[in-house]
Amino acid sequence: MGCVIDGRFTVEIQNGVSNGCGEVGLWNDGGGAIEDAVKVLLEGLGEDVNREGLRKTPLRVAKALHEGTRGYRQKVNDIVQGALFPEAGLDNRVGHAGGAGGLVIVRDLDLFSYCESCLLPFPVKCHVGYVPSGERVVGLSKLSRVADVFAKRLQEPQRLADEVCSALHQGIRPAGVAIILQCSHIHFPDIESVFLDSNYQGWVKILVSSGSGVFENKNADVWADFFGLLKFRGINMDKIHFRGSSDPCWCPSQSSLSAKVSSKIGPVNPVMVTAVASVIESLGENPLRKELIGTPTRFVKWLMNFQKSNFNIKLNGFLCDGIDSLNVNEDVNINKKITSELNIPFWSQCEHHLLPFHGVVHIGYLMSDGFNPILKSLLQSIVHFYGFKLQVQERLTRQIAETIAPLLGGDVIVVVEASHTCMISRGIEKFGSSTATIGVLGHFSTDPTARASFLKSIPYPTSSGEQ
Ligand SMILES: Nc1nc2c(ncn2[C@@H]2O[C@H](COP(=O)(O)OP(=O)(O)OP(=O)(O)O)[C@@H](O)[C@H]2O)c(=O)[nH]1
Ligand SMILES: [Zn+2]
Repeated sequence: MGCVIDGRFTVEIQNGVSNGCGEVGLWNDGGGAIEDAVKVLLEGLGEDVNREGLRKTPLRVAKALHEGTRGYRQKVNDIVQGALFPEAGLDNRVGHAGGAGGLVIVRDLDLFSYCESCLLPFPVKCHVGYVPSGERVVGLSKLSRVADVFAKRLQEPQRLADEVCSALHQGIRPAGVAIILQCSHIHFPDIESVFLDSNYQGWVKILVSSGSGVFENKNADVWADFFGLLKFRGINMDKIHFRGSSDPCWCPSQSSLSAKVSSKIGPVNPVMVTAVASVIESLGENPLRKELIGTPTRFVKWLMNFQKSNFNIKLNGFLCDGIDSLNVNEDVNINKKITSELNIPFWSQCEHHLLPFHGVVHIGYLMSDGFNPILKSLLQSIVHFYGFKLQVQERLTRQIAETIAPLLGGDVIVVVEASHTCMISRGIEKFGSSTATIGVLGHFSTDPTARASFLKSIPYPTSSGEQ
């Protein structure tokens, strides 16, 4: 099982970093071109690029993509060469340890990469193992730094594992290197698929591996040692893709459901597709690289989920036969109890970075005895109407509360819990962080006991998109 890359890699080790087709790629100040392209995309979504919240978005997106693909501009050699330390080993007739033969593993390295098929960031939990040789060990942090060089590019999991494996093998010259990556890709939702597959999970997960030297053979004993030290990390060895096994269709944007549903979106705006191709080029990648050919179209299809749309048109399936004729009891004296709809999944797109934030919405309202709860699918439709927009979480929470309040007698509480890709994959890079916002109207705004009672009913841990 090899992980040698077709020579392309040698160029990266010695002379800088190839930009996917062999030459050294440098950031050619593509920031301005990316800002222009983002303005085209925002206009294609029907947005006003000068409105509050969007004015700096082109610059923020250019910065985020520049940060997110810094790997093209980094040299692996510089990282490893300065951190190889002499370390006595054992005579290998006696045993293995130290700088000769004792397995070394660094586990649970949280990285973020960009999916080359759809340009969405995806989280990677990386586990690196190597067997030292030549009585030399590498600085532990460099294993993560090298992995990050290849993660901070347009990637797909198996190639990422192979490139990290190959770079470490060439840099450290050990007896062998092993890489395990646990990757999660946001589900490629759209308003149809949210209903098509009501119990789908928010994440598409994949486990990939790569090995060199003594790890070349996936049945080698040393893999068993490696897995023996990885237990309890949720790694099901039977599900690991070894290089050469069937390359899974990793990105949901390439799945059949997405193709079926996106055919309903109709043809994508060619000007927006050209703009995304120019972004890829500005990042130093080759838009004609075969894995990137369809990427601009797939990214635009994702973005079109968040175009400005008309409330009535989007909800007309509900407006005509229900929304205004709900039995809402005006009589405030009848005994009311808190009714909840919890864990309604939603996806949205942060308007500051054009990056997804997603999670769950919990809705509570007071309902009189004898009345039926509102249709969950109506609440779901209202949540998705406001979710599938360029948003900020506070506004989303307010809009949902304001829309459902008149339907439910005015006493509502809305809680939104979400993971913000822009806070996890870039900038502060706070893996595992999540944001909760609350909107209250009517009785819930004056009665802390009612609020506490509803908040207590929210299950924990909430499925706020955590992996
Ligand atoms: N209040 C709020 N802020 C958000 C939301 N989504 C993203 N943001 C924030 O938008 C802000 C944009 O700040 P800027 O300083 O203009 O952009 P930036 O340099 O990318 O900021 P950093 O993320 O801190 O690197 C950041 O602090 C984001 O965390 C949201 O839903 N609500
Ligand atoms: Zn993807």
